[in-house]
Amino acid sequence: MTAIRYEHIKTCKQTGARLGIVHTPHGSFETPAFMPVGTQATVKTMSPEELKAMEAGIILSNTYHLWLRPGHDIVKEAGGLHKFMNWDRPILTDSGGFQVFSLSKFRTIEEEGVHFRHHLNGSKLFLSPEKATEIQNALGADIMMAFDECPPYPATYDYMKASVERTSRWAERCLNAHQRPHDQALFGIVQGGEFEALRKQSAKDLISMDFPGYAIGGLSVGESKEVMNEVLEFTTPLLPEDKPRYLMGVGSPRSLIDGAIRGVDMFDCVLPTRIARNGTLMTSKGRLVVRNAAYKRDYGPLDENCTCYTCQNYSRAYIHHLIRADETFGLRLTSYHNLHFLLNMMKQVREAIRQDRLGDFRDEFFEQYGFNKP
Ligand SMILES: CNc1nc2c(CC[C@H]3O[C@@H](OC)[C@H](O)[C@@H]3OC)c3nc(N)[nH]c(=O)c3cc2[nH]1
Ligand SMILES: [Zn+2]
Repeated sequence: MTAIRYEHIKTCKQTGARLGIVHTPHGSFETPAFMPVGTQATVKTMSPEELKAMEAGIILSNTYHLWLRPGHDIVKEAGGLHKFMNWDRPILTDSGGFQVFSLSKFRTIEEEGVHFRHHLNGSKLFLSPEKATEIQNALGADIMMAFDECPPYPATYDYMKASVERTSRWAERCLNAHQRPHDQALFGIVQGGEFEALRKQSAKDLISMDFPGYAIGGLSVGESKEVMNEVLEFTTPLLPEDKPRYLMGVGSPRSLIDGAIRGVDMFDCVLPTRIARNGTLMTSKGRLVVRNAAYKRDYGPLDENCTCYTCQNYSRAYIHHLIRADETFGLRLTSYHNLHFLLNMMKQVREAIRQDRLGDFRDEFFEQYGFNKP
């Protein structure tokens, strides 16, 4: 019995996007879903109560970072990640593969695993499918990811083919090493870059191992929006309809909507909290940089169409002041708004699917957000 189950509710007649529910041991969440990222066991500056108030259904944490600090053994001794961070809803952890390739230098990839340097103190480290699985079993997230190589972009066909074949062998090793302490669900990660034949090979290999869910990896690594959409168009149909599909590291409002239209169920991205920390806000009229002098005497809300705690209680002038004064409360207010904005946008996406009009919603949203401006 796998720990998670995907319940398909309906498919949008206008676009092919799907409305669903993912059931996990720590509760269920509706899809398409945006998953706030809490890399170091916290969604930066937000409390679990605030995340619940904005209806976050599932959050992420990161294996690579928690392994290095505080150590997965400490999280396990503390009762696991849910207890440690006081979050009793679903959690997903990545396998750490991406951080090895994006954060550390001097790495060498071998069949056994990856040798690399600690990105802070330069000490020698080694991650393998078995090690990444052991760490995630200790953390205890409801959904864990197979250890994969997220290849550099762009990559040659030959490099990508060898990488896909190794990632498939690594996926098998993760399955064999998975102790299922709380019957955690292990997702396979489809690779293959922009090569359709390799995406097909990767999907075929992983589907033969019968994972309870599948991620689409190797995207949001510098490719254009057009390439991402093209890869999604020939990759999501390869995946089983009765399993969740997770597009890793995505993303912006546009990418979430375009991904949902192409059959993706789950998304994660650090963008909303990362840009919030330098005072950039996502609003219904496009981006707003609240630290700009223009807002010094602007006493209205960040976004007059927003119902969030920040927009109900504080003005642009006040938040402008806090950000300029480097006050931590300013980061909390901007993070709260951006997370609420994306979570609320996904609620509107799910409603548009219910009404078979996600294509119309896309056009309206892009117009209002200013995406159609030349
Ligand atoms: C940003 N673009 C992007 N991120 C990506 C991540 C990290 C997400 C993870 O990294 C942290 O955010 C950077 C989050 O903690 C997230 O956790 C799941 C990926 N992870 C794996 N294992 N394989 C991939 O192919 C992959 C591709 C990505 N593209
Ligand atoms: Zn708001």
